[in-house]
Amino acid sequence: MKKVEVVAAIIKYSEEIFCVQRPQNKLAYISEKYEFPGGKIELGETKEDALLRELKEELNLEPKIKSFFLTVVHPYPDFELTMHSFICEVSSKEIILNEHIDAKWLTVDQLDSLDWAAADFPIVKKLMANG
Ligand SMILES: Nc1nc2c([nH]c(=O)n2[C@H]2C[C@H](O)[C@@H](COP(=O)(O)OP(=O)(O)OP(=O)(O)O)O2)c(=O)[nH]1
Repeated sequence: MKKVEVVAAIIKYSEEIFCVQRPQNKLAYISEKYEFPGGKIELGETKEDALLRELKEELNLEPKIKSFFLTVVHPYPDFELTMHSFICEVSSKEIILNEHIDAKWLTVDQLDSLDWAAADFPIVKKLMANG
């Protein structure tokens, strides 16, 4: 099966986490799902390089990467996704969306109110468990 490796940012401001909604996609299981911003690692990039590049492209954002959080391996019908997530911090809640169709700042206990991509469930679960 095809393998895709991505990085994703859990962006925090005080007690809130930034959640973004993907645009429509031919793959129904990721179409209009909520996710943590990020994207595919390109050849020769470190995970941190890829994350900073994607956040700049998608959100005009240059956050501070604070720590590694969790790696998830999830089998989607068309590919196997490996997603590395990192805790990041920003100094303002005003974020521009270049690609996503919606965004929400939520506290951890509100995270399960969104329609997440399936690969994100373990990350959401761990965030909610850690409080
Ligand atoms: N960034 C991100 N991608 C996720 C999450 N959950 C999840 O299933 N994915 C999947 C959706 C996509 O199949 C893949 C990320 O690909 P992408 O299309 O966002 O990456 P990219 O920006 O490099 O895109 P492209 O240049 O190939 O169009 O990972 C998540 O929380 N964050």
